[in-house]
Amino acid sequence: MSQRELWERYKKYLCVCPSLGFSLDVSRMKFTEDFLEQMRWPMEAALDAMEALEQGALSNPDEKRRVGHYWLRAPETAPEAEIGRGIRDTLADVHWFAEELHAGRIAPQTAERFTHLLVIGIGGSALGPQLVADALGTSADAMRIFFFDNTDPDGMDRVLTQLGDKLPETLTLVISKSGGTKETRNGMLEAERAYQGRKLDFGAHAVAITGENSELDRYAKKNSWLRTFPMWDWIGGRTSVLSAVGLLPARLQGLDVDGLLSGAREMDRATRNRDVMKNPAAVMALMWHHASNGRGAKDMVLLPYKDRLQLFSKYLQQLVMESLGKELDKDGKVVNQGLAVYGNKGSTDQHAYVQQLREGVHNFFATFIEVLKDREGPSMKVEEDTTTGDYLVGFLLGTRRALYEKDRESMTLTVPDVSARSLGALIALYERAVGIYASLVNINAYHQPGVEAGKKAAGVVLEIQRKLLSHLRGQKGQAQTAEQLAAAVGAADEVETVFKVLEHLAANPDHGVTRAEAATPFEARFSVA
Ligand SMILES: O=P(O)(O)OC[C@H]1O[C@](O)(CO)[C@@H](O)[C@@H]1O
Repeated sequence: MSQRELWERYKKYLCVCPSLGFSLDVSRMKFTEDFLEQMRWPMEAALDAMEALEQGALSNPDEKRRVGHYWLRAPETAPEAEIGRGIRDTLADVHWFAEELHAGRIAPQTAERFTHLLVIGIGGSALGPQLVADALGTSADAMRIFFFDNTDPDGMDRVLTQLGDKLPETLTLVISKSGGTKETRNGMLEAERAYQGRKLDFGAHAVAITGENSELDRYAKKNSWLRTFPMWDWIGGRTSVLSAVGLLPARLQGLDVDGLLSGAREMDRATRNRDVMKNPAAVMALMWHHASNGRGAKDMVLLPYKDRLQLFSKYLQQLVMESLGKELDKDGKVVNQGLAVYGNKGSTDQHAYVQQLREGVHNFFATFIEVLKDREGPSMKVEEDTTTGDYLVGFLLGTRRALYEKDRESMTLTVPDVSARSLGALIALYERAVGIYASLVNINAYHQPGVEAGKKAAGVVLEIQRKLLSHLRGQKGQAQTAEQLAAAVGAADEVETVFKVLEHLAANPDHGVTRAEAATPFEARFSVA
């Protein structure tokens, strides 16, 4: 298509939300009118399903749960008054708690004010807060924010070192919907020990966000933590950023949580539009379907041309892949659905993997995110009549054109700035696009049965480790090979696991396991002195 024809296609299909200064351009996606016609009734059904979801249907049938993240920014739409009240009260509590804390009326044990924030969580209980903090944070924030989002001991040491002397002024926020996630529990215990190491009462510096009566909830109450905020059953982790999970850390940081909510609310309004080509979430879901043949045949590459949106692709990776990556459809048929998401930021990626995008394996479609506002205030000229921001736009448009020339499809989202309102709108847009797409391909977007398998298997590994240690301690000084040890603990078939566990044990000082080298790694002998 010539540049002139593309301009006409751009004008024909541009989907705009004037109140948000937002637009979605799908002119470089090569769908046809026939495709739109073919998708008309499936889309009608998907929008019906979304309406039912918002009205409180059990849209997560496997877990028999309602799906309520849209109510968070419009509590009046919640199906029961009590739910709406809970949302409003929690938001008021978030504001109150942050004000008290900022004013020093809620103060740490030995310092005047809380100045730092350590958030402990994983998956949906970390990614949203991380995205918001990175996208909107500035050096003038009310509190500096840090994260434990893994059970990596060195990762936690790194963060604790950065906190250094500020630990007595640090509020720790432990976030877990289930309240039983091991990575988060481990992070909490490590943080607790760090406070104790400074003779500080952890509870006086800790707040939980969790489901009622979860393990974490009980632990927080038993140890007199400062507060607990609710995480409701009808909110999924990956759509929890506009609940207390994302709002509390953001508000503590001093960010505009009302702006986040209003942007999401406005986008929700736009994405309820039954006029499909004017509904950006519906258009986006259609484009995913078109590009990936409704089967995840192509990956989604996200290219936000803004450093502040760098974590957006990481955030969307969970939102999209945990929602859409499913073995079975709603009728129990094996479909192995999904959409792989990756990306970082432009123009940096131009110097990394864009080479492959243009010339290599043709297995993706791109989403460019354009941000109109360059920075606060004016920019210097790096060349005649050209700023650094002009270059950024130039690279976006240039890369988009270069991909198009090679038949690579792309769509472009444009937002006015990276404000709380724009970020709230982007989050809401993708939440609904995921829900609509899931309906189009007949899967449940709101459960995650696949992640349990890995957790269970990890439990088996740790059980084998406990048996090995108990055996080695009972046979002090006797060095044995992995095969001998596997047989001794009744795990002969699990010898590879035994070998891997022994290698790790011997590499660390914690359990007193040593390794005597042999001719091959597999003949190495392990013992406890
Ligand atoms: O908030 P929780 O219950 O600790 O769960 C954390 C994450 O773990 C998952 O359940 C996957 O294991 C995600 O869906 C969730 O966001």
